[in-house]
Amino acid sequence: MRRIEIFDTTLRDGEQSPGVALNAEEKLQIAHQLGKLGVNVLEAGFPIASPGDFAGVRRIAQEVRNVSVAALARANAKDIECAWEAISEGESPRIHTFIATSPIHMRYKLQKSPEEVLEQAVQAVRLAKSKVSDIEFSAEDASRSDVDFLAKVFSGVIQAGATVLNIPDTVGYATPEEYAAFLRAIMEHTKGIEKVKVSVHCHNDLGLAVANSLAAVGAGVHQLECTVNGIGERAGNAALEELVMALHTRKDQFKAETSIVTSEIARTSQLVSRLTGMMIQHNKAIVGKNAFAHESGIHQDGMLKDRSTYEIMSPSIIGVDAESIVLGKHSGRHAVQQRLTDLGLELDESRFEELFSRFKLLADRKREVTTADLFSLVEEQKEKTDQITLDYLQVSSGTHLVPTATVGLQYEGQRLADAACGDGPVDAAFKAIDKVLGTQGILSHYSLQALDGGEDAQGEVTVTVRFGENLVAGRGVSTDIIEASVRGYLQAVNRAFVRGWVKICENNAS
Ligand SMILES: CC(=O)SCCNC(=O)CCNC(=O)[C@H](O)C(C)(C)COP(=O)(O)OP(=O)(O)OC[C@H]1O[C@@H](n2cnc3c(N)ncnc32)[C@H](O)[C@@H]1OP(=O)(O)O
Ligand SMILES: CC(C)C(=O)C(=O)O
Ligand SMILES: [Mg+2]
Repeated sequence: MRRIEIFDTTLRDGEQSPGVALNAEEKLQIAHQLGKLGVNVLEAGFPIASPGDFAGVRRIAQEVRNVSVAALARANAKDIECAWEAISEGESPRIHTFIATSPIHMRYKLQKSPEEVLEQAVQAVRLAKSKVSDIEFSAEDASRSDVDFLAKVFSGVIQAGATVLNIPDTVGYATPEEYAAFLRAIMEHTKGIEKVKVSVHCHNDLGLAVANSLAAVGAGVHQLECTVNGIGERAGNAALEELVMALHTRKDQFKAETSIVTSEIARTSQLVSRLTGMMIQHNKAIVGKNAFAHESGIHQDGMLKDRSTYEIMSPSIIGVDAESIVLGKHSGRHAVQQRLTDLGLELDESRFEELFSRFKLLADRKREVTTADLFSLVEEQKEKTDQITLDYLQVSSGTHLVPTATVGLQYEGQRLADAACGDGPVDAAFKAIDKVLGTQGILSHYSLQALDGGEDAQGEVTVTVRFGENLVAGRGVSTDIIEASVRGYLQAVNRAFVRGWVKICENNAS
């Protein structure tokens, strides 16, 4: 097995994501976590960019141990002096200097001839080498550079003291086979290449950053540059977690390993997302919310029989022990039954069938049926002894409308209905129930809360209603909070009815 080094640039290229600006404290927090994750090199920032970045890089170099801390510098004396000042107290500092080598960049951006660029690269590496031994040189836009010219630049900087040569696909233009061939050609033509480490740094403009980096492993490179969650300039960089897990899961193909502590991946990903404010898309490989979630009945059935049917890695390997089976409208009986058993809720066949049909109705109304929802479905079943049940509910309310509700109930096989106005739609619905049944409940307590998190959470209403001298409580749950309120009120009425505290007058039978 070959050992591939992981050079993390979350705090430098990752921070170049539009809209992201980390302060020194936040950078330090991420750097400590990257240390725990086991990255080999941590690029802490670009010290010349701002006093804040300088301070962040300096604190990281001072405080984060057991990892090499790198700082970026353009190929000029001012940047290199500044980078060195920031990392000089590090345990194992690396100056990372760069200059573009493609015809487009040299001509339009740098406005320099290839000879001038070659000279500037060599001078920069020489100056950096006078400060510290570990020097990385990057040829920006390498993948659009001329092979012979690039090999000449690399041969020159190796002679000047570079220890790592980085061959970036700066604009994410390369394709895997072409990139691997390009890297092989560079390695073949660069004098002294056997003395240094070769690195790649791939951008994701065509969604190929990870594929190109893995192709580079095949071509024999030693170091992969990447960022947590794939953040970075434009479409971002190769995602650390995807590279590491691809190498780990397909060792048979790549025959290479990293020093990454995979069980720290999820924690690192969440920290980076929280501090940068860059949300992780749900279907993002490895760290997305859905990466280990199985929603379809056939998949869930397969998973329950043997996880290897649909899972190529265990979520625990990246430090996640989330429930991997998501119950929703595509779930089947096996998965629902299994979750109930896991929750200690054993139902006989007929109760299960009845619950399963209500589960499907609920799943049609919300994306995910959670554990709290399942408990609530089971509880509702216990209340099936209710004599008065909700048939339908219709409410109209708004800023310029008098809130009105029409409620239809079932009682002893009869359908009863009436309408009422109220202070609000809930009040109107409660009054309509009283009108239908001839009861006179006085609401003494009402509370509404989400059953669990998420924008599609069900509303849970608890009420306490006074009927004469007696107080009785009720609870209702629904994705519609007015319906939840009505169900809560009706439960209270049913309880009062069973105890003989109210009498029903069936004036409104239809
Ligand atoms: C591919 C990459 O990700 S490279 C890293 C990109 N990251 C950043 O740029 C983030 C931080 N950058 C900054 O804060 C600023 O751009 C600074 C502080 C670096 C420079 O700011 P300024 O001095 O105002 O220059 P500005 O950014 O406008 O222009 C860049 C200058 O650097 C030159 N330059 C660009 N790359 C290099 C290089 N590798 N080596 C030497 N000079 C370079 C450009 O030709 C231009 O020079 P000019 O002013 O003579 O035309
Ligand atoms: C500075 C270099 C390595 C870079 O970020 C790039 O080329 O994309
Ligand atoms: Mg980059």
